[in-house]
Amino acid sequence: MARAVNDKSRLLAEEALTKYRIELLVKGTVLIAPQTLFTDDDLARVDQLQTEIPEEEVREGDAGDSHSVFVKRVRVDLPGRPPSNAHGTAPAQIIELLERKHRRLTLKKILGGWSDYVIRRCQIHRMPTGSFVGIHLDAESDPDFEYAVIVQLTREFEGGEFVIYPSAYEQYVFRPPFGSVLVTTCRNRHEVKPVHAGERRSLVYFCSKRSGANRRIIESSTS
Ligand SMILES: O=C(O)CCC(=O)C(=O)O
Ligand SMILES: [Fe+2]
Repeated sequence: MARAVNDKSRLLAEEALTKYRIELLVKGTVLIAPQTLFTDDDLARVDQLQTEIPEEEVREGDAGDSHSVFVKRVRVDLPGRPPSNAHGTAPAQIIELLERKHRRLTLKKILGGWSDYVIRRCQIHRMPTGSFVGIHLDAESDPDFEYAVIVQLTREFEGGEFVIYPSAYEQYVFRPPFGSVLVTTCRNRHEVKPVHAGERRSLVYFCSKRSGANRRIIESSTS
C-alpha cells in the first residue's frame, strides 16, 4: 500500500515536471512552484551563506543597460575565460548546493535535452527600495547562456516584478512568490521593475551546455 502511494506521488511529480517543460518550450518561461527545486532549509542556507559574500553596486549591465542593484558574485564568467567561482568558501558552498544530484536531475527534466547543463554564472541580487534592473538580454553577457534560473529568497517586498518581452507586442509580468523559481530563456529581453517597499533578494544562475571559455567578443572602443 505504502509503495503504491509512493509510486503515485512519484508519477504526479513526473507529470508536473513534464508540464513545466512543455510550458518552457512553448512560452520560453515557466514559474516553478515553491518546494519543487529548493526546500525552505536550502533557501535559509543560501540566504545565510550570502551574508559572507561581499557585494558591489552595479549601475551598468554588460551591454551598457542601466541598473541599480547590489550584486554578490558566486561564479563569474568573464569574456575569453572559463567560468570560475568567486573567492572564499561561501561561493563554493552555494555552487555545491545548486549542483546536488537530485536538483540537477529535476532541473534537467524541466530544461530538457540530453547532455548536462553547467552553471556558467551565478550571483545574488539584493534590491532595496528604489532598485531595479533595466531591460537587457542575458545572452549579451555570454552567447552560450541558454536558461536563467531565478530563485526568490524573500517574502516582504513590493514592486520588483519580473517583466519579459518576447516580442514588440507581448509582455509577461511575473510576481514570483518566496521559494519559487522562474526559468526563462536567455534570448528574451526582460527587466526587474523598481522595488517600492522592502527588499527583494534573488539567487540567479545561468545554465549552458558549454563549459569552455566565454565566447563573448568585446568590441574595442578604439575600433
Ligand atoms: O534578480 C532577478 O530577478 C534577475 C535579474 C536579471 O535579469 C539578471 O540577473 O539577468
Ligand atoms: Fe537578466
